[in-house]
Amino acid sequence: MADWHIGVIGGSGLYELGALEDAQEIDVGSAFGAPSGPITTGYIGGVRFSFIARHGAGHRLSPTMVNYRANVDALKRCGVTDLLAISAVGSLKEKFAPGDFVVVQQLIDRTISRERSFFGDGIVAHVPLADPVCPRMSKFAAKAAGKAGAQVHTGGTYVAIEGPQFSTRAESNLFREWGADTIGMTAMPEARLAREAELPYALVGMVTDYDCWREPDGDVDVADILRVMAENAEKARKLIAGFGAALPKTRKASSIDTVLDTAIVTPREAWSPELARRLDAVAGRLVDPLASGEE
Ligand SMILES: CSC[C@H]1O[C@H](OP(=O)(O)O)[C@H](O)[C@@H]1O
Ligand SMILES: Nc1ncnc2[nH]cnc12
Repeated sequence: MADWHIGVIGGSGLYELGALEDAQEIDVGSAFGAPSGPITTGYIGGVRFSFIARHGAGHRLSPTMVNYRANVDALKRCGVTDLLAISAVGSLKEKFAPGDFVVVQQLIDRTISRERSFFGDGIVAHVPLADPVCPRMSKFAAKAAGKAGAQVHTGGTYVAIEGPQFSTRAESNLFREWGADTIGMTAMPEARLAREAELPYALVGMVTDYDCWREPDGDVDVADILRVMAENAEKARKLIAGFGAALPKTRKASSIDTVLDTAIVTPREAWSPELARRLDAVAGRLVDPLASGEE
């Protein structure tokens, strides 16, 4: 049993948390390049939260340019135990209306141009990803979203596109045929990397638009998205504040906390020392003994 420390990744429209007690801006760096910006850490109702704005202050990084590895690595370096990601999403189903919140359950990855693993160059790992989000975190998120006054849908499949352009109508219809419910540009590879970093991950999608499949709505319009996001930002902050209150006092272990135990296929004696050093946070549980010479 341990204390919770919730890492929050804020998406479009959510560039700061506000309401953090003893807030401090920290720069912990990363072994995987530069994170999107500094991390703000502090407390809400006794629970520690650390926040990063996914696209950086002033929304300067496109979905392709976000260094997802550095963001997850930096949050892990801060000591977060779990991740709560907030994203603007387009809706692919009539029932998910702009303004609604969707606690995402499944992901389809259509991104093509992103670093998607911490491993690979001297240490190979294959983590399971059948269920990419943590059911426990998702349950708390759904509860907190409801308390924040949002219309909440639990479950739903998010298709991650590379962007930065929105989809063509043919793509939008194809994703609907696949059974996808929401569309965005950032949850992958974020969820993959969270799993590799042994961080249970939940994703709350804030529906901003109906993408382009719905007649006679026409094209997606960023101005509309930003307007809905602005309307929803306060609810998102309430959700996060309420999230701490929804947590049980102590944190029971999750199977995701130790997922690397059975995922690394490279025998320890063959590990690249250089990559092992870079994994000091992501796989700190496993590489620390290596660094100190204990075995
Ligand atoms: C500004 S609309 C498109 C933008 O919003 C979403 O970002 P995030 O998931 O960080 O909220 C979407 O994925 C695009 O990056
Ligand atoms: N329709 C959409 N497509 C991709 N990403 C989005 N983010 C918000 N709305 C979106």
